[in-house]
Amino acid sequence: MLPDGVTLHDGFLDAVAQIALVGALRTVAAVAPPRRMEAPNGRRMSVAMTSAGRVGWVTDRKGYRYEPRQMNGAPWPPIPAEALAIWRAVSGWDSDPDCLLLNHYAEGAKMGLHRDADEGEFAAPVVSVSLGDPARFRIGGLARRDSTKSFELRSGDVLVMGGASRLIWHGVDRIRYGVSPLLARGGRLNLTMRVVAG
Ligand SMILES: O=C(O)CCC(=O)C(=O)O
Ligand SMILES: [Fe+2]
Repeated sequence: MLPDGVTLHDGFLDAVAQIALVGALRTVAAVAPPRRMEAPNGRRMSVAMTSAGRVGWVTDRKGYRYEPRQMNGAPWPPIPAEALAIWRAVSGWDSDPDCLLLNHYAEGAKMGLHRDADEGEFAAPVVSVSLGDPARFRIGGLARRDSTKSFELRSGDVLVMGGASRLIWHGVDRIRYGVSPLLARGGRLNLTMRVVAG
C-alpha cells in the first residue's frame, strides 16, 4: 500500500516509448550537460543533474533554488514533447510543468532522503519517470522521522507524488547497475516534472 497521493503507474512506458524518451533527453543533455553539483554543505552529489524548461533546479554552497539560466548564461532547453505527454496523461493538472529535472545515476550513485520543497506550487504533483537500471526507491511520510518503506522503480515506471503526499520524504537507496540495456552508457535516468511558479 502506497501513501494517499502516491500513485505508481507500473510499466507506463513500453520499450518503444522508453527509447523515444531517451532520445529526446539526449538532446536536453547535449544543450545542458548534466553536472554533479555541490550541496549547500559542500559535498558533491553522486547524481549528475540538469534541467529543461523555463527554470532549472541548481544547488551550490548558496543553497537549493531554481534559476532561469544555466551556469554559462544560456537558457535551459525546452521540455521534450514526449515528457509533456506523460505529464498530461497522469498529473491531473491543467497546465504544463515549468521544470523537468533530469538525473543520471552512474554506478554507485544514490540520493538521500529529501523533500521536493523548492517549488512555488504544492497543489501540483511531481511526476517522476524511471529509465534504465532499476532503483530501490524509499518513501516516508511528511515528517523526517516517520517510518519509511522501499520498493523498486523499473524502466518505464511513472510515479506521481501529489495531494496529501506532495511533500513526503523520499530518496534512492541504490541502483542495480548493469541490469538494463536501455542506456548506452549504462546506469539510470530519472526525470521529474514540477510546477515551480504557482
Ligand atoms: O531518482 C528518483 O527516482 C527520485 C529523484 C528525486 O527525488 C528528485 O530528483 O527530486
Ligand atoms: Fe525528490
